[in-house]
Amino acid sequence: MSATTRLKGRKIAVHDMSLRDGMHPKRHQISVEQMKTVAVGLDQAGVPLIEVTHGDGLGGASVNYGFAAASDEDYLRAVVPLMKRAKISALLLPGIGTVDELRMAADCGIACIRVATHCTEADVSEQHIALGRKLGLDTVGFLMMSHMADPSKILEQARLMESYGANCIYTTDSAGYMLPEDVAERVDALRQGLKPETEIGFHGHHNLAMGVANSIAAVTAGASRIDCACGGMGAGAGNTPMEVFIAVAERMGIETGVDTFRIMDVAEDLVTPMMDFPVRIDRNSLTLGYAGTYSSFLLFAKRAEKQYGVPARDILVEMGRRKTVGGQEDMIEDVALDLLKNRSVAV
Ligand SMILES: C[C@H](O)CC(=O)C(=O)O
Ligand SMILES: [Mn+2]
Repeated sequence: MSATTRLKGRKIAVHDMSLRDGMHPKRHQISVEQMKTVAVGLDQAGVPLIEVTHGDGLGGASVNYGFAAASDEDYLRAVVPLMKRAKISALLLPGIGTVDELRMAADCGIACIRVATHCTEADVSEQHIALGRKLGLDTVGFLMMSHMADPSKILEQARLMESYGANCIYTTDSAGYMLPEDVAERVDALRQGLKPETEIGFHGHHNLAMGVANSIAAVTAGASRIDCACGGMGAGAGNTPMEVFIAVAERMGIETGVDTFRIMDVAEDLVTPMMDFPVRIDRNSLTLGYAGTYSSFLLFAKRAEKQYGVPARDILVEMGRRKTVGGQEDMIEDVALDLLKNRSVAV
């Protein structure tokens, strides 16, 4: 049976990232009004889940990650009441977001909390996942940089999150490094090894232009939630472009409930005009995928290039070589200075 035949009639939920992962290329400066306009457009197009917070999740506003145009609470209180059908989620990275921020977000009316850790550090998520469940939220464990661990390790970590109470587990290609086979192996391991009622999700980055192909591979292997960003607005070369994924899903008979033309219009009329620069595959974002480097490092590396004259691409390659992970943004400056030093020694 061909993949298209096998997927016909399969129901999945897409989760929009343009107002959370899309905060990275916007330096977290999306205004409350822009959040409201885009979220209403997504809701009207039939997107069932929309994420709203600082790019680095609840509590991300800081010197390390950058301050946002408004607080997480202001964004959530503005957007949640406008939704007719869509549910709003928030991301939380333990160590950045606190349980108090999770309670605040629940009080604002989020329906879903996604607790994200590096793919080998699920044990730090216990408190937040347990609280998410206690608050009656759709509680998701989100294993970042999943390319850095093999499928059996991803399953081991996913089982921890499931044991804490997560009802859905994501394998997350934060670097946009994975190829369809890598995604399929991880999703398959989760599908075989987790409880049948636990949902599986996939979050991709489009740095190697694999966002759509990887997401289809994930659905084929059993994922029922797929992250996409309208207009592709996300870190690096962006996330799986929502409107493209929806069009492909429709062609394959995968049921998303999203209106294909309406979502194209949201991308073209609302999200793309908001971009400070085209979110696309260029030599720097391509390097993220090629070197396995965390997509959110892109703008930090570009800033270091401006400051020290060291090419962002060289910095990103070195960050990948050192196997750095999310949260190590402060190392970008050290790497730039090391490269500068090595360059002057060589001259
Ligand atoms: C905090 C990151 O932006 C989370 C994410 O979207 C990823 O790891 O990818
Ligand atoms: Mn991401």
